Amino acid sequence: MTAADPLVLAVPKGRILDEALPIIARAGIHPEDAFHDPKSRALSFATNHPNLRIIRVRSFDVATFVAFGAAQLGIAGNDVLMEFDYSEIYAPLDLGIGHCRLSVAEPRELSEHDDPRQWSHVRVATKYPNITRKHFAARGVQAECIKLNGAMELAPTLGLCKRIVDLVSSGATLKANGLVEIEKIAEVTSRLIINRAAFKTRSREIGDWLTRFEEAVNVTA
Ligand SMILES: Nc1ncnc2c1ncn2[C@@H]1O[C@H](COP(=O)(O)OP(=O)(O)OP(=O)(O)O)[C@@H](O)[C@H]1O
Ligand SMILES: O=P(O)(O)OC[C@H]1O[C@H](OP(=O)(O)OP(=O)(O)O)[C@H](O)[C@@H]1O
Repeated sequence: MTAADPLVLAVPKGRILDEALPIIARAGIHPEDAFHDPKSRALSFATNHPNLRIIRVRSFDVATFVAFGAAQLGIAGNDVLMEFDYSEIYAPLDLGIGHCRLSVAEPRELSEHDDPRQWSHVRVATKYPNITRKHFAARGVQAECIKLNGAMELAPTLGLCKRIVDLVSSGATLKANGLVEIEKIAEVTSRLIINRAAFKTRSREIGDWLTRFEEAVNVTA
């Protein structure tokens, strides 16, 4: 990448995008019309700034694009950042969106007589195997993780395993599947992320974007 190349901002396709768009707009970034067209198959979009493009990728991939310097800026939940723990990502700004928590859950009936302090081994279905293993290892519990990419809440009902680690917001998904939260692992919000090497080589431009995002977030604070 040279200083003449446009910077790339990676945003997640999913639910965060709706909350992120007003912040992006307040930061003065307006993507071309195709970005808002659900029928468009384009993945990379021009903005009103010739030196900034915007790409729309899956939430976990935002972190990967930024860590490898393919995008210099991004928006990602700290669930994703904790799971990868990329040293190349700097996450200076909490955007105050995507509020939820990462929790351990199990069937309500099991929770009535279960004592997590007695566990030495636990089998867990999750999209977050690294966070899960680290969380349990900190208190000497070995976690065996079954990786799923969604619908974790089905795992206990269908006998895949009794516990899950997943995101909880309203708690409605757990409730609808007969599960209860038994431990909170982390609070989650989304952050503005920056590739560290790019921040060194293009500090003025990226610093300007960081300031614009800080101002955009402070408007709502
Ligand atoms: N229920 C929720 N409430 C608030 N924020 C959430 C919730 N679920 C997920 N998030 C946040 O949104 C991010 C993206 O979640 P989402 O569920 O949209 O991903 P997804 O669509 O399952 O991902 P993908 O399809 O890219 O694998 C998460 O990493 C998390 O930070
Ligand atoms: O506590 P709640 O408000 O019910 O929110 C929690 C649900 O939201 C997320 O799933 P999402 O809807 O994004 O689906 P997916 O992860 O299965 O793709 C998360 O994985 C939970 O299933």
